[in-house]
Amino acid sequence: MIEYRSVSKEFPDGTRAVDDFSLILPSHETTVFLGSSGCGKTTLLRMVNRMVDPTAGSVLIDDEDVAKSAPVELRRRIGYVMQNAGLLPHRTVARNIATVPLLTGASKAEARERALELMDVVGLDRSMADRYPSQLSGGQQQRVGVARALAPNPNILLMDEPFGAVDPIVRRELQREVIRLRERFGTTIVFVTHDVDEAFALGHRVVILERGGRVAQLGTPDEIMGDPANDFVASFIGADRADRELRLEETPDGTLVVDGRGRPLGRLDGTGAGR
Ligand SMILES: Nc1ncnc2c1ncn2[C@@H]1O[C@H](COP(=O)(O)OP(=O)(O)OP(=O)(O)O)[C@@H](O)[C@H]1O
Repeated sequence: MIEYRSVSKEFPDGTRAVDDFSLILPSHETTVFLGSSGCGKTTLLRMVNRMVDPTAGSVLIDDEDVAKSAPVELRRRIGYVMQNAGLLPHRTVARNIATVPLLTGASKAEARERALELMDVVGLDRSMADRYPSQLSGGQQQRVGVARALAPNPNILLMDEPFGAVDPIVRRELQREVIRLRERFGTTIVFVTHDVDEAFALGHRVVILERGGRVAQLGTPDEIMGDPANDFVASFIGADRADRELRLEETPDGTLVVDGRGRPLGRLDGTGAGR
């Protein structure tokens, strides 16, 4: 269980990114922070592994204040996946995944074996183990990022817009992968996104945030969709919905993916996707 207790964050330049935020995130569930740019999602997420320390209040994991743990220790036991994967370019896929096991004393052989197992878990072919990140597609790099985050067997996985840079088809595959992972390992996931569909696809509970980390609504996707708390929530979850609804169209050249307004996004073989 992760608990935010009256947490605020004011940056040195006076920006108040989070203002008196309190919330309990149950174990083994996926909680999604959803909101538009600048509402404090990333700041809240980073407080869990002390990449950001609150200026007031506290964050607790299983009733223990994270301020009592050294940041390095927290970051080794809490998985963190960010946009663009953040891989080390001069290390192979296997070495990237094995980063934490190697730091915490695994032998090279053990770490490599663990990396290969995790490649299976995230759906990457083992033949890619000795490639460098630049030799992978964006979606494959994100899978490596997820595998690396899983390497220490974390109870908690923090995911900060992890699939923001991949095309809609790969994004859906990766979302399905996240659902499989949490079912398999029971991981507590905190997921940040500004994509409404992604939030509703992944979140057991979704927290819709306004500026300053103010909670506009908290609930299951069904609760929020069925009964938006106010006009802000209604317009946020309704905005451009048609843009995001994807469907498949058969054409003489193959299967085309189009959005709700009929605009082509790409082909199912992966060519030309993305906007
Ligand atoms: N190091 C910093 N110094 C000053 N202000 C910051 C710093 N980091 C974030 N902020 C500000 O705090 C607010 C919240 O930022 P945060 O990154 O948490 O938002 P976000 O909801 O994750 O946005 P995005 O979706 O754009 O990443 C913003 O106004 C941002 O400019």
